[in-house]
Amino acid sequence: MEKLKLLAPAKVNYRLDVLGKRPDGYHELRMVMQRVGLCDEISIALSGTPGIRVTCGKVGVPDGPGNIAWRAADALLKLSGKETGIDIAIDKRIPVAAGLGGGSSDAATVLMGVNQLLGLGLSDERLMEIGVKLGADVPFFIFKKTALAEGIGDKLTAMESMPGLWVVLVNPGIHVSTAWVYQNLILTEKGTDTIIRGSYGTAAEVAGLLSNDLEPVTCGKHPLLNELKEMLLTAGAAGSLMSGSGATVFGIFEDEEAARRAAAEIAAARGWFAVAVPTL
Ligand SMILES: C[C@](O)(CO)[C@H](O)COP(=O)(O)OP(=O)(O)OC[C@H]1O[C@@H](n2ccc(N)nc2=O)[C@H](O)[C@@H]1O
Ligand SMILES: Nc1ncnc2c1ncn2[C@@H]1O[C@H](COP(=O)(O)OP(=O)(O)OP(=O)(O)O)[C@@H](O)[C@H]1O
Repeated sequence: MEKLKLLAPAKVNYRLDVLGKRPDGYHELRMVMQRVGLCDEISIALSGTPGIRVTCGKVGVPDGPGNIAWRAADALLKLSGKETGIDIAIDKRIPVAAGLGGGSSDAATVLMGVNQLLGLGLSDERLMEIGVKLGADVPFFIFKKTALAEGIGDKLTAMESMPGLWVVLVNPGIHVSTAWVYQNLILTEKGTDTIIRGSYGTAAEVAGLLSNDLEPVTCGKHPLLNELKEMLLTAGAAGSLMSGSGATVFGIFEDEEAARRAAAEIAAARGWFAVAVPTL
């Protein structure tokens, strides 16, 4: 039986503006989302034994139907009407509940992989419609380009031009519930007149874009994250920010060596998860 091995990358949010709350509880957003080269490895194989099996073996990530990758495979299998079985193994490299979109990326990768393996021929637009029902971040990972994301995060426009940068991701092992962060956000009447351009040329220009309305909520509960942002700046980052709902904090660098040095220093000093990865 045919088998695929795929990489599911993480993301960071260069910008996350919350514009308002919708009647269904979701928030209207304006974000700039960037994929980075820290990836889960996913194997997907068709099997003669009906049913979907997902194994991950990472603490905090459920096997079976509790896994968003299982739900992604289930959605496509039901739509296809086929009787085949699907075996999915996830080698989890992306920190969990960390604001890096790991679960959403796994789901997007499984949608694309199962579409291919079952020969369904569904367009990316159709996969994004299916994906948004699994999680607001899923369509972005099917889009596969640095994006301005609006609506609940699913209305995507490609950025015209973005610099290739090095991103240092630091996660102090704090798990954050995205739902909790949105529930505890205090919406303020703030101007939304900051113009987000289609093109940015340097790390310094991207640093001017960095802002995240969810930061005060997560950093209020975990003040250590402010210290982490400072450490990244001291280590030479052009800018630093919390990603998504946190708790991962990232710094942007133009220079690979400087990024690798910063990650090694922070990992050695505090024993935290710290890696330097390129933007994709
Ligand atoms: C924080 C981000 O990662 C930024 O990219 C996303 O906004 C969250 O994306 P996600 O984890 O894929 O989101 P979902 O799994 O759909 O929702 C998780 C929780 O976040 C809340 N949520 C999510 C997206 C959004 N635009 N408004 C929200 O209020 C939902 O009410 C839900 O309680
Ligand atoms: N494949 C998966 N990978 C990671 N977490 C998963 C997966 N499937 C289910 N989960 C559950 O989803 C929760 C959120 O995980 P995830 O790593 O996607 O959060 P996140 O990185 O904060 O996402 P986001 O940036 O979209 O808010 C975890 O607590 C975990 O139990």
